[in-house]
Amino acid sequence: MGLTQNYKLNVIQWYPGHIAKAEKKLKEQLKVVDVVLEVRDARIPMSTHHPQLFDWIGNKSRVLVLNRLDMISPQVRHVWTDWFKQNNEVPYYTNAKQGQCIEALAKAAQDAGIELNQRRKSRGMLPRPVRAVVIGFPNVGKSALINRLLGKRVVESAARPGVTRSLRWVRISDQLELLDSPGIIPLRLENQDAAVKLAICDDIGNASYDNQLIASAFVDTIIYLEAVASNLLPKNLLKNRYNFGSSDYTGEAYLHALAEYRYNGDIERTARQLLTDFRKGLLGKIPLEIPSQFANEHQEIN
Ligand SMILES: Nc1nc2c(ncn2[C@@H]2O[C@H](COP(=O)(O)OP(=O)(O)OP(=O)(O)O)[C@@H](O)[C@H]2O)c(=O)[nH]1
Repeated sequence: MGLTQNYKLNVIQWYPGHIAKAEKKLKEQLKVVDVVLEVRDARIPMSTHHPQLFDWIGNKSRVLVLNRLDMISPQVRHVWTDWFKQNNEVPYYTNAKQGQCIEALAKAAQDAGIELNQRRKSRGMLPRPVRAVVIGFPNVGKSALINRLLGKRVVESAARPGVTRSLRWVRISDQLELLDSPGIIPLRLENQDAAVKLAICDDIGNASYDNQLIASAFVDTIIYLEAVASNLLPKNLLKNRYNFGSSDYTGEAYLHALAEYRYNGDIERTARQLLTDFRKGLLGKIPLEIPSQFANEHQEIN
């Protein structure tokens, strides 16, 4: 389990119509797919796992990708790698924006399909390219990753969730074909802690939440992580950016106080600024989830 904090927030729900259609088509396409590349956001690897994914993919090969490598520190990468190892998983970290660690992923996808062609050969059939599908929540970087795998921009990638609206096959090489799919998300976001993190990370549409609540929750998360896992966070990250520290504040109180201090009392503007600065990485490399056993205190708040 990742280290989490319970938010006392009202319900965040987001399920645009195109996602329902895409989910249906995706399930159909899965029948002809050999390998699933599950892409998650490295800042929130637990919250960007779709709870039904394992049911859908059955015993097909799966390659786990934690994208946005540039947004977590090497130390956080290390603790997640150890955690996944304990759970018999090997995560592939990528930075789809800059194109880092892409070859290793392409090889892993291809290797996962080697067995497929061995089976075909034993039945006297000709080898064919491995068919892989890229699955993940909206905005985690699926299209950017495919573009990197291809070495050129063919599928639209944009800084807002919900851009890819249909499924399309792309030939990466003679050995590998990829299916890009729109982000999928559970019909109901039962886990509201996860929903808040998705909102903070811009992984769900912004019409579904209140910026001020989400910015307050973001500051609460930082305060909380600073208390239990300060070794995994940049030091004084709020003070460094805004010249205004968060000691003795709750997230909401900090938002209001920062608005007074820097933004003429404009709380909405302050909330947007905090969220934008985090999303652009201007506050430093901040994980919003870490495995509980790596925190200073071995406690899970739930
Ligand atoms: N910093 C950083 N940004 C990334 C990375 N990968 C993708 N992005 C950016 O994240 C945004 C979303 O990327 P997309 O590739 O469109 O995401 P997607 O998962 O296809 O999104 P949907 O089409 O909504 O499902 C774009 O602005 C990308 O440039 C990464 O590794 N690091």
